[in-house]
Amino acid sequence: MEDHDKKQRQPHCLVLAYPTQGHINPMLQFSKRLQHKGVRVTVIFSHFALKTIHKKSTSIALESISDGFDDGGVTSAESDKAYLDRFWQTGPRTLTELLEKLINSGNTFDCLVYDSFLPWALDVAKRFGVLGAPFFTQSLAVNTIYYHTHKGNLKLPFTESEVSLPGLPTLSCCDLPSFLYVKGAYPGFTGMVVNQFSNIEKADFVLCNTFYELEQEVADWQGKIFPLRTIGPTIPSMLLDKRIQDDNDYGFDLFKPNNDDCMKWLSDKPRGSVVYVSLGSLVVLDTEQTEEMAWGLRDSGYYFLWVVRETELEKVPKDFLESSEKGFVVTWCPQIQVLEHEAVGCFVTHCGWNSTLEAISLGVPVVGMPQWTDQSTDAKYIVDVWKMGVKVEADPKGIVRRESLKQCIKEVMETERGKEMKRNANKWKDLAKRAFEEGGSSDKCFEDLVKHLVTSPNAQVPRK
Ligand SMILES: O=c1ccn([C@@H]2O[C@H](COP(=O)(O)OP(=O)(O)O[C@H]3O[C@H](CO)[C@@H](O)[C@H](O)[C@H]3O)[C@@H](O)[C@H]2O)c(=O)[nH]1
Repeated sequence: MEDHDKKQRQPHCLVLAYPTQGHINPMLQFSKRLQHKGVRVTVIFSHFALKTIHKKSTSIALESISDGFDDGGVTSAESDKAYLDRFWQTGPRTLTELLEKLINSGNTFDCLVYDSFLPWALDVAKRFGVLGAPFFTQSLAVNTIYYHTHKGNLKLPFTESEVSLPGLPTLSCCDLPSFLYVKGAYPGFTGMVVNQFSNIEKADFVLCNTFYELEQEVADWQGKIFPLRTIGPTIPSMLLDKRIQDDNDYGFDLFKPNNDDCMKWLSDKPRGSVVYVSLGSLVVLDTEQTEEMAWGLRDSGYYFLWVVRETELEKVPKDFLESSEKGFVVTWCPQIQVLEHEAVGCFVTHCGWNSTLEAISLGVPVVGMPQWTDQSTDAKYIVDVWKMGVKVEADPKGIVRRESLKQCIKEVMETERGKEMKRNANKWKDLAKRAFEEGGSSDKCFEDLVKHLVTSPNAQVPRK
C-alpha cells in the first residue's frame, strides 16, 4: 500500500470480469494495481470460470455469479447469441444477489468496475448507489468505431470502401472490426459491442486498457465525450515498471500452461532466433489453414514455438510434428515470459488486444494474422501507425498461404525494414513503461481513480 493511502479509510472496489482469458487477464492486472494503491478489491468471475481456472495464490478476494452456464463456459453455448441472451437474463439477478450477500455479511463497497461487454452491471451499481465504471478491454480506436456505430454515424453492414472518423487514420473497410463488415456473422456479439454504449452517460468513469501516448489523438477526442481514464497496458508490473514486487505473471489461466518445458526449450536458443506463434484463446482455424501455417513455419527455417490449443491439435499434420526438428508445439504457454525472453525475435499473432499490448510492452515486432472481431483494426495500427510489424495477406479464399507467412517472417527477422520495426517496438516499450512510472499517464489515472474512491460517500453505509 502506498503511504498517502495508509491514513485514510480503505475503499472497496468490485470488479466484474467477462469470463474469457482475454478479458480476465486485463481486469486482474487492473485489480492488482488498484490494490497496490491501497484499495480493497474483490474480483467477480462466472461460477464456471472460477471453478476451471488454474491459479496461483492471490491476495485478491474472489467471488462468482452464475452466467447461466455453470457446467460449461462461453464456448459451450450453441451460439454467441444464445450465450449472451442467457447471461443477460441471469446476470443482473445473480449479481444483485451477490451484492446483497456481501452487504449482509458486513461489507461495504464504493464502486463496481465491470467489463464493458456487460452494460447491465452499471444499472445494478446505480441501484446500490455506488460508482459504476465500464472497463474496455479493447483499443480506444476500436471502441470509438463501435461508439460511432451506436450513434448511427456508421451504418451496418458497412459497404463504403473507406471511413474517416475523428482521431483515427483513414480506415479501409477491412480495417474495421469484422463484426461491422462481415454480414450476418455473430449477431449476438455484433449487438453486444454496439450496446457497450447503451447507458454510458450514467458511468462515473470510462476505463480503457491502453495508454495515452499510444492512442493520443483518439484519447483526446474520447476524453471530451467521456470521463475517460487510460489505465493500461495491464502487463504484470515486474515486466514493465517494476513497482509491484512479485507481480510477475497474470497467474490465472483457463488453460493448463506448459511453463517449465517452454522456458527450458527457449533457454539454449540464440538471441532473436525464435519465432513465437499464438492465436490467443478463442481463434479456431480450419484444417487447411492449420496445415498451411505448419508448413509456412517449417519453411521459414527458424526455430519456432507454436501454441496450438488442445482442441485444435488434431488439425496439425501428423508428419509435421515428427519432421520439424526446429519447432516446439505446446497447448498453452506463459506468453508474457516467452515474449520477454531474449531468444524471441518475432511474434506471429492474431492481434488480439492483449497480445498486441504485450508485444508493445515487451518490444517484440509482429507478423499480424488477424482473424475476426477487433483484430483487423489492431493489425492496421501495428503496421501503419506504430510501424512495428507486417500483416500477412490471405488469398481470395481467405487462407494465408505458407509462402506468404514465410516471406513475412523473413521480412521481420532478416531485413532492414525488420530492424526498423524492432527499433519502433522498443520505442513503444519505453513509452509503455513510462506510463506506469510515478507521474506517468496511466499512473495519474490510477491516482485520480483512487482519490475519487477515497472520497466516495458510499463506503461507510451498506445500501440496499
Ligand atoms: O499460450 C498462451 C496464449 C495466450 N496467452 C495469454 O492469453 C491472452 C490472450 O488475449 P488476446 O491476445 O487478447 O486474445 P484472445 O484470447 O483471443 O482475446 C479476445 O479478447 C480480446 C480482448 O477483448 C480481443 O482483443 C481479442 O480479439 C479476442 O479474441 C494474452 O494475455 C496472452 O498472454 C497465454 O498466457 N498463453
